[in-house]
Amino acid sequence: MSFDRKIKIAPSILAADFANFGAECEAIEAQGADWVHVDVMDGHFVPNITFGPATCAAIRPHIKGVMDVHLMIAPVDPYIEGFAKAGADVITAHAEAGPHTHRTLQAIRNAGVKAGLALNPGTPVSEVEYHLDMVDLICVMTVNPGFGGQKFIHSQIEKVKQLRALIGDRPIHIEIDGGVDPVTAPLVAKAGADVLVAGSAVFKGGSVSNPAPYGENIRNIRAAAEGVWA
Ligand SMILES: O=C(CO)[C@H](O)[C@H](O)COP(=O)(O)O
Ligand SMILES: [Fe+2]
Repeated sequence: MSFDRKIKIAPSILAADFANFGAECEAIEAQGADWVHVDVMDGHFVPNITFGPATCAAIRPHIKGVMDVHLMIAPVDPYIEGFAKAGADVITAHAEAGPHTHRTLQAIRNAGVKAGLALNPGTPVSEVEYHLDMVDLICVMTVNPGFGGQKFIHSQIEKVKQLRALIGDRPIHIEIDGGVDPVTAPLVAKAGADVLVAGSAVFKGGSVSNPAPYGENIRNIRAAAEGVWA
């Protein structure tokens, strides 16, 4: 997985057909997705439950590119190896999931996986200041984690700007997660984000048997984000 700052669209399969993950992953990649974003929720750290490492391992053969695993679980450390073995390319843990964030990031990298750190909307940028040498990606949550289809929280744009300034030239991705669509994508791209997670806005109007809307939705989000630099 090489580093670049081009806009990457990462559809969240939280908005896919849960009975058909394999085919959904193949469909979104065929329609132009750069990464596949996989939301793991435990009903404890967040008020919703999705799935675990076995499901990630099952969908892995259906993803050619990057499998981006977003862990909304606490504790997180006991499960890192399982998600690494399931084939994750990126594992993102939450700064709010426990007191030993540095240890968690070490464990992710020791498992041979790129390390991500997610910040809830109420968590300040200073939380990542002493982790910059330990992270490959910082995920700014632009909704409260737990559910797809929520409204984008605009106060997070300023956080992205602060992060961009803090990161400087370091090879760290800034990922945005929650409420990304063609209207909000340019706002975060302009502020300095490069990975845009989008669930509802990618999957709306399409299905495995009618995947063309996925492609149109992905192209619209990408064009809106890239248009900022035109
Ligand atoms: O982590 C998440 C929620 O906790 C999801 O990745 C996110 O909500 C994507 O869904 P949408 O684009 O519909 O907001
Ligand atoms: Fe997510």
